[in-house]
Amino acid sequence: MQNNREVPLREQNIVLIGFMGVGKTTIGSHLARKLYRDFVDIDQEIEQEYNMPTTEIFKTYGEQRFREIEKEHILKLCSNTRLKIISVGGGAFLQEEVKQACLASSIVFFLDLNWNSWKDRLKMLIDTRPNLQSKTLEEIEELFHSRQNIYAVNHSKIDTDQLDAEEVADYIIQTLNLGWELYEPTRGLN
Ligand SMILES: Nc1ncnc2c1ncn2[C@@H]1O[C@H](COP(=O)(O)OP(=O)(O)OP(=O)(O)O)[C@@H](O)[C@H]1O
Ligand SMILES: O=C(O)C1=C[C@@H](O)[C@@H](O)[C@H](O)C1
Ligand SMILES: [Mg+2]
Repeated sequence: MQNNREVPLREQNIVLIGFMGVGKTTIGSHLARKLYRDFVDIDQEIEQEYNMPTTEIFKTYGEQRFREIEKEHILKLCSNTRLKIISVGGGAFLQEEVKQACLASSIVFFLDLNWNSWKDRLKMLIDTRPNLQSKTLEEIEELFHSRQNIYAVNHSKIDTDQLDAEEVADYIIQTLNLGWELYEPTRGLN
């Protein structure tokens, strides 16, 4: 858990990555509450800016435009902010510039989930995730596996299979505390 930005490790933004539906938004909001930090969900920010759901943004402006806006939002946060918990969209790390900016400026947690657990969530996700629509289950599985390589470089990977969202947030906090103490130890009381 080490990166190269000037901002002290304890103040760096925390970025959550992983495939659609692994829990970035849910876990991110628990994490923000527990750490008394602001939570930023990039998909929600873009939806607010366009005043329409992601599915409509994809239909009206296309995925390419969505990716450009997504990149703008993330790069701005990486260069101008600290102490935020940021949930980025499942496809954000497809853009190398986004990936490099997050890795250089923030602590990046990859939320991992195996395919068998993930596919039980598909029904909850399909209406709001355009990149899952008009695909067979086999095609979604292929997308799931092909996306894993964009998440492979991270500062910490969390296996979320056996944990509920709150437990994952607690696990991330434990990991952070270990890393912070290791790289930026607090002084003893005397
Ligand atoms: N650890 C967990 N255990 C069980 N269910 C979970 C867990 N984390 C999230 N969920 C559920 O999975 C669904 C998807 O979660 P969420 O919207 O947080 O995913 P996401 O990673 O933000 O997806 P996207 O990238 O598409 O925005 C929600 O209904 C949420 O309640
Ligand atoms: O993985 C993806 O391609 C996406 C994930 C969502 O978070 C949204 O950013 C959008 O639906 C695209
Ligand atoms: Mg989300």
